Amino acid sequence: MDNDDDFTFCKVSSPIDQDGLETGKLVSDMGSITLKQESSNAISSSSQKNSYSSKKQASVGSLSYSVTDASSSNRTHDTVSSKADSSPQKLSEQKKSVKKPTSRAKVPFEKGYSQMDWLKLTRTHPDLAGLKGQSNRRLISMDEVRQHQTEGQMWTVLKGRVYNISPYMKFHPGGVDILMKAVGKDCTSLFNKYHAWVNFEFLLEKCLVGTLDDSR
Ligand code: HEM
Repeated sequence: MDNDDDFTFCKVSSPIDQDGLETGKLVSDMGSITLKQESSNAISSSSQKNSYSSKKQASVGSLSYSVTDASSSNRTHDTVSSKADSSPQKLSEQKKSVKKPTSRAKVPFEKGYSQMDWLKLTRTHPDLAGLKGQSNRRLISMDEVRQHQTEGQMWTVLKGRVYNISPYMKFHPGGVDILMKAVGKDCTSLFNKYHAWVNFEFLLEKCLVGTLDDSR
């Protein structure tokens, strides 16, 4: 231990310090003191206590140290923790009060029925709408929409447009059963209720049969 660099190391790791405390005990004490330091050992002004100071002074026996709270910078952004007590009991109460998001009702797709598969089909199928040469620019009455509820011809109205959603059924991420509710009806409000953000114009482009004639 004649090396200068080792001197500090020797002092710190000495088994007994000036107060007669064992270093091993000191180390374990420091853990508990870190938790208690706000009420007992921390030297902080009352204003610091209220404003989550990031650095605090404390001492154990003859050792003095500063406690740096790395999470304090985030606390100002976190409205829950900035107001709340950080005791374990309060923390568990906070966890209980955080609402779980409602589970999503997405249905796992069958092999060959992913959104990518749908896009491929729309690019390759010659007549997804089942128009058989008819124009998709004609006006269609609600009565006519109601009449198309059979396999291969399942019509629905979405934002003023009439689509044959029969080929899309098995590709619908929400499942076939729920999409059946749209058949023969105007499904605009249901569609908006579940996913107003979905780009149906793009997805159902090739399923367009016509425009709803709402004058009749
Ligand atoms: C007719 C045109 C429709 C199209 C093109 C369509 C398309 C889609 C798409 C792309 C998704 C996935 C959304 C996402 O991942 O964020 C989806 C999910 C879903 N759709 Fe539809 N949908 C249609 C109609 C409907 C209707 C009428 C209903 C209800 C009656 C419905 C109920 C659902 C549900 C429950 C989901 C799962 C919700 C979720 O992801 O949390 N969809 N649909």
